[in-house]
Amino acid sequence: MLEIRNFSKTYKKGKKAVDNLTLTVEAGDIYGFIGHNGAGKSTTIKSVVGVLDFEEGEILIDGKSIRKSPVECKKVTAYIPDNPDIYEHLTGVKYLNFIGDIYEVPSKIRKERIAKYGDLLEITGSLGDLISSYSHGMKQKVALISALIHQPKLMVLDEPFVGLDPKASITLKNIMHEMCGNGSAIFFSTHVLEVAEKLCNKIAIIKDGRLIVSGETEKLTGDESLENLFLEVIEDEK
Ligand SMILES: Nc1ncnc2c1ncn2[C@@H]1O[C@H](COP(=O)(O)OP(=O)(O)OP(=O)(O)O)[C@@H](O)[C@H]1O
Repeated sequence: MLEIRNFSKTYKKGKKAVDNLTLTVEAGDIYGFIGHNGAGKSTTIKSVVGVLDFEEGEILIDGKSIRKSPVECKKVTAYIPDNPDIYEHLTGVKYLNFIGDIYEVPSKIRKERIAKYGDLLEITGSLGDLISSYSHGMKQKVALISALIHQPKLMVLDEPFVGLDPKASITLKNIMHEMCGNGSAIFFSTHVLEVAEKLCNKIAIIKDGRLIVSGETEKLTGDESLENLFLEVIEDEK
């Protein structure tokens, strides 16, 4: 569903933020992307979803290049950034309908999904209010519903659990399982290793822009915790 091949990114006037990264996220995967601050996670994620341009390597979504066929790729992808700066002057429900229009989600299905995910995330009662009045977590919930409204084949999230209350975190994990059970793929960055260990069937660890390990979580961790594995591989690479 997502293939990142020999991807490198250098910012203008900067060092190489990501260096020759290759990884594959398959349908049904919940894939965790782990690394220290400044490791290159957001750079990779923004390039995957077509927000950042890049010169080296190739990124394919559902077999299509994000550079050559950005619209086709974006039609099947949802992206939830770490800071959901969504239209402040709209109400939650107007924003969700706006996204529903863009993705051409029929009105009946749209209403059902807004009701389902609004209730699950306990935000239905506030959807008539202006987004400018929302807390960070409430904006995140609306951003999540806007992703779920069009049932993306690939959902990409940057630090999705930061700012969500415990119940919403559990709901999000359940939604992720449900999506992947229906054949979608999820790729997300996180610093919370306990969450990655329990939730992700696959993980990748990146350090200073380079991939250190990747693969099935259980095979990589063995009898250890992901925390121990992370510390070991980070130390080994010094
Ligand atoms: N717009 C930018 N211009 C120049 N350098 C940048 C820019 N954005 C990120 N970088 C650099 O690229 C490297 C990777 O940053 P990135 O934001 O991808 O890391 P990250 O793994 O997402 O970090 P964090 O966990 O702190 O969010 C860092 O060295 C950072 O300073």
